[in-house]
Amino acid sequence: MNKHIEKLYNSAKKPSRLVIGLMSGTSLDGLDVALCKIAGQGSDTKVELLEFTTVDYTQNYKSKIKSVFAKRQVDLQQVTLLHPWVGVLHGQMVNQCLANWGVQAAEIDAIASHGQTIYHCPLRQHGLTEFGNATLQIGDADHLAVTTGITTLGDFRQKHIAAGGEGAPLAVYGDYLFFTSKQENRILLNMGGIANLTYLPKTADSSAVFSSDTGPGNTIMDAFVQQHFAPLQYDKDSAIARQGTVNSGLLSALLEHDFFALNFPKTTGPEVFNLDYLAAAQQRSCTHDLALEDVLATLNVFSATTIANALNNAAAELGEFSVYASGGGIHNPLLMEHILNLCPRVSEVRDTSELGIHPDAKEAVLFAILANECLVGGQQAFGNIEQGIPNVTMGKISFAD
Ligand SMILES: Nc1ncnc2c1ncn2[C@@H]1O[C@H](COP(=O)(O)OP(=O)(O)OP(=O)(O)O)[C@@H](O)[C@H]1O
Ligand SMILES: CC(=O)N[C@H]1[C@@H]2OC[C@@H](O2)[C@@H](O)[C@@H]1O[C@H](C)C(=O)O
Repeated sequence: MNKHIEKLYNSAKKPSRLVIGLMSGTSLDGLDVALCKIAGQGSDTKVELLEFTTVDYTQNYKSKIKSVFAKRQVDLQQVTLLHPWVGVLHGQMVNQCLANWGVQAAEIDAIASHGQTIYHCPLRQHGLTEFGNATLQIGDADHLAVTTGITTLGDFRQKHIAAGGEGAPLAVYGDYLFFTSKQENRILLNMGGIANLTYLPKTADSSAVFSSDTGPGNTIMDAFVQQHFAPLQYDKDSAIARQGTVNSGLLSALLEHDFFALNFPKTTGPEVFNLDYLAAAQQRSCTHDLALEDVLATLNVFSATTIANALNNAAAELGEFSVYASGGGIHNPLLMEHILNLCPRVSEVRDTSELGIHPDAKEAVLFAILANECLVGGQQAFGNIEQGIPNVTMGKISFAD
């Protein structure tokens, strides 16, 4: 037997495993690194978050990724160069984290790497019927494995698409396994660059679970701040948006996209919701001369409205539920205020720390859970293809040598 297969086999038989989850989202702020101790599998999964950190990206890293990020036209050589380069850099970041934590690479059973999405295009978005749903993540897992000496699972989204999904949201799998409660119906809301939600009924009936992107979270706000308020990267504590006034004409134009009228499940990205989208909405609403603060105030309420509409739509079909939020959007107080004001049925938005997972770590932990399922799980079926949730094992395995 190949020594790597034997090691994985032994890992899978252990009562618990150490798995490092890596998430690099659409905000391009940094690499989220979550060291998880995971016991069991399926609905018996128990996760202990031993360490968590976000390794900030350098300006050099951000500008190189931005040169190919969410763009129709790119330099293909640059994409080819970045694929291994990102894998090596993410590996070096893991090595640095392990050194800081005093943990040896040999103690880690596996790394679960999301990679960096550079383009996401479901069929509904590209409209080319000869092709299907598609998404592309770079940051090659072989390079990560060789750099760290740790078996790495990567490229999780392709199996989801191959089996009929849109490649996202994948959070639903980990949400279902880890956050389902017998006491209450739950909505897990993640507000990163793009926002998404997962509904978890207390019956744990997988046919009633659904998950969907809702539209922009921070992505357009971040892009606008980076363009007009550099070197700021985002509107810290909503300081700029609070100085502005919401423009109802621009808000209506922003809300016009067909994406918002579609039923769940649906996915999107900064390929759609970006500064060009804002410019087109300003053009249509004759608001190109609006003060920058007013634009940001409007973008803030735009994200909040689309998130609130999704929550309200979900709520219309459901009884009582509690909302647990995660992602950088929870740190944007104005966004949170707007969401609460726009959702009469939601009196409180808690964060996932109340369920034992730090809200900034949640997505990285979810990928660690997906890797655990690939190694140990698959014993209980979970999925509902009608809801865009194929019942599949995700993650490709890269050995270190
Ligand atoms: N103090 C703060 N005030 C306002 N916004 C904040 C604050 N802290 C974080 N954010 C927002 O959160 C963003 C980062 O969110 P997060 O790390 O969840 O994104 P991501 O993981 O890239 O997203 P995705 O879920 O789309 O992959 C920042 O770019 C910023 O917009
Ligand atoms: C293609 C892609 O990278 N999508 C991300 C993005 O960021 C949030 C939202 O859009 C979500 O659909 C997804 O990430 C999370 C982790 C998911 O798949 O659940």
